[in-house]
Amino acid sequence: MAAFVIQRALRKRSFSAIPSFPSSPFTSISRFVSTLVLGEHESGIVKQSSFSAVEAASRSIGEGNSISMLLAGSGASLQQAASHAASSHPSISQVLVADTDKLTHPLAEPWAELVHLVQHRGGYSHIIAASSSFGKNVLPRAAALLDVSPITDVIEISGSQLFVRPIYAGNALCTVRYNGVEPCMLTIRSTSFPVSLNSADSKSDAAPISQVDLSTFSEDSLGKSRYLKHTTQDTERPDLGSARVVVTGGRGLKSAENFKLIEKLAEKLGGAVGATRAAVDAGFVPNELQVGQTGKIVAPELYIAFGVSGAIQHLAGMRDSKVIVAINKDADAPIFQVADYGLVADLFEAIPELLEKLPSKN
Ligand SMILES: Cc1cc2nc3c(=O)[nH]c(=O)nc-3n(C[C@H](O)[C@H](O)[C@H](O)COP(=O)(O)OP(=O)(O)OC[C@H]3O[C@@H](n4cnc5c(N)ncnc54)[C@H](O)[C@@H]3O)c2cc1C
Repeated sequence: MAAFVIQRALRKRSFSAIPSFPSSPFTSISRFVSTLVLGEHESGIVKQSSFSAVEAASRSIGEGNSISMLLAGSGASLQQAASHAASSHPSISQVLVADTDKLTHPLAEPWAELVHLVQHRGGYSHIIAASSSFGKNVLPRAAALLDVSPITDVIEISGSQLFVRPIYAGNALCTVRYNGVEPCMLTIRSTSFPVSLNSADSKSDAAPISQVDLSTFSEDSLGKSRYLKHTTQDTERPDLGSARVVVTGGRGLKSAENFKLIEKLAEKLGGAVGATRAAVDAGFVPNELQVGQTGKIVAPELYIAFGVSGAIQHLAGMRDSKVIVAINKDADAPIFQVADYGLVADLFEAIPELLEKLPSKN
């Protein structure tokens, strides 16, 4: 194997936080009083990213304030998800369940109507969703119905009105003050609000589960979208967004066939597979594996990038990984500037050698 070039680059970005704002006469929210978290679930399990939204709220609310999780769908899997939510995160004080065939599939239009309806009844001070495809689809529509401006991709919350979010593909951080009326609506990056398994698993008293009255939820709420089908990856690999190890391949892999090397290595490490947009555009892998500004945001414990140049748009999706390892045959590739460990090598030699030397998973 070629020689190691070890680089420990400073990955810290420059903060341009705004230390103090003049107080605004329009400010109407003084604290997190009651928060509604939009919950996503699959096969009766609430997604970890929704618990991250709860975590974001719980770090900011004061004693005596409440967090309700809203779940929608139909049938047994919804009821299972409701029980999961009620007995998991200690900060959830109530689970609201909207059980109807109209919401069996998480389409954005009826969901936005649902949020509108629930907000009118509950008068929440804040509404939070994870910055997932679902959250990014639903929250802005619901915000439009409620006539407020949402704040997206929040990575830090300082009180009830100050929010930090990345701009310019993550090269700068912007502190935003919300001066609008209630509710303040946010999407949060789940990688910035990790939920420890212990806190998500330990709850002695389950939160109460209440049904949402849907008598005024009309056929018109369905909007123009229609559910066609749901395809899931037929793989036992962990989810890219929450995996502890991510092995990513770029254009340097050269073909879909060669990309199988990345899959084999990910399998051996028990990790998820990621890809650059160039690899996705070249048809090596489907676009749900894309990491970056226009793909998934990941922050695993270990991120290994093969044949990835390190374009700014790619870094925007992975630079917060705890340890970054880059393998590239070009010693000047920008990825080495963010890498903790770099190897200047031909990936077609490095991966087979790694596969041979790494012990098997079992
Ligand atoms: C609006 C916008 C949004 C974008 N969003 C994203 C995004 O979300 N995610 C994303 O990834 N990109 C995104 N891009 C694209 C981005 O700008 C880059 O084009 C892309 O990330 C490059 O992918 P790459 O590193 O695989 O390819 P390249 O830049 O072509 O790099 C390939 C690398 O492989 C190395 N290599 C080649 N052969 C070998 C070998 N045998 N062994 C070792 N190394 C080898 C080369 O030295 C090179 O560094 C976006 C662009 C725009 C304009």
